[in-house]
Amino acid sequence: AKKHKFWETQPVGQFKDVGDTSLPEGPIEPPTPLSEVKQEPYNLPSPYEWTTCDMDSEETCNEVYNLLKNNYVEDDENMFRFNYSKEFLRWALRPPGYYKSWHIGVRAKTSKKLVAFITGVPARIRVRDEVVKMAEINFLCVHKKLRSKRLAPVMIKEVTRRVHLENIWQAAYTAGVVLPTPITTCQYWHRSLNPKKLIDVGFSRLGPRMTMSRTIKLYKLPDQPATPGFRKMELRDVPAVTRLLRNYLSQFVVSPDFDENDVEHWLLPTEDVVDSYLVESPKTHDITDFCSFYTLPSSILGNQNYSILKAAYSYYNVSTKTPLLQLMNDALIVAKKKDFDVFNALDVMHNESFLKELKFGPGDGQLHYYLYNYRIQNALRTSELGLVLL
Ligand SMILES: COc1cc([C@H]2SCC(=O)N2c2cccnc2)c(CCCN2CCN(C)CC2)cc1O
Repeated sequence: AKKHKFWETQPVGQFKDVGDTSLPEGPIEPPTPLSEVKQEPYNLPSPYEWTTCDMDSEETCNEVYNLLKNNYVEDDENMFRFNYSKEFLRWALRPPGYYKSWHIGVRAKTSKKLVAFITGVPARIRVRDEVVKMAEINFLCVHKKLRSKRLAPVMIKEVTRRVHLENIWQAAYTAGVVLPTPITTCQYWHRSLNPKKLIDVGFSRLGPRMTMSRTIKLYKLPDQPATPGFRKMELRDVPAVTRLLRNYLSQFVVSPDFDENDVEHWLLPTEDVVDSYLVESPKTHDITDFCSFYTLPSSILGNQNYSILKAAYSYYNVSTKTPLLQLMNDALIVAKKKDFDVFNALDVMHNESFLKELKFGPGDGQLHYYLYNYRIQNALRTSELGLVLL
């Protein structure tokens, strides 16, 4: 198998251990006494130094935004690159109980330029019946000009060290590449909202025997949601949405353990960051269903007519009365109304039940989910995963 020099030294499920039922589910290594956690940062190659990125600072937030805008994840054909907005980054990195020290940058000592970034945010993740305090690790980015200098392993060790200093011993993360060892592997699906633009920029191709006008008609959506009582979520809905979401997520093997503070942060609508809607029964005023999606535009690399693709990503959805198919169609309708070009979803939770029927098409590449220092006996089905990372 491919040599994973770094990951074979880490407390993660190793490929050689897959199927070994003698290894118990749960933490792989016990916590270290805090006095034994390395107190000083790991050594970087001499031209570089650590920096903590204060996302409250307009200037630093700008530096992080530009580093990611120019150097973060691209599609496999290098036609698009994620373009996380500054307000999205502030939202993603400052949830309840966050640690500034987990927003880690690397600067060139001479120019002081930000050349790499990695982050963690605290989260309570339930794995089967255990609620575990974890760090969600994200936004690992090394400037294109500094690739294969082995910076990523030392950045991962440094964020791990800072997480350990807060007495947290597990983490969750995703990657587009296979590392030891995925707890599940998901597929991206895309639903065209603006097929003409998607075809113009090369995201989609005109189907065989299809004309452009036939394609536009195929993806046309009503002007208004179909479900009576479908409305934007408001602050007063937090308690009811928390109850609804906790109940729904309890069916999955791995899912966030959201409380009202978490729901207020992660799911209350924030302009150009996250949108959430619910169904309030017109008769009983009960809140019976919920859907949400986050805003993550992509830069279009090398197209004369367009520079940005507006993408909505399915986040957390709960259906108890309204069929999930109808609820998600209403999500597509409001996303189209808000001028999104495409609506993305992973085949997690119950998403498989609506993807094909709502005209989603499979995307390129997969998303692998990982837990750090926590063994899961057997890989999960994607329908057993109730966790969406940004
Ligand atoms: C072009 O098709 C996809 C593009 C993307 C992403 S990658 C950056 C970007 O801007 N994307 C995008 C563009 C427009 C609309 N939504 C997303 C994805 C998601 C990530 C796919 N990972 C990227 C990294 N490898 C190693 C594995 C696959 C899926 C697509 O099927």
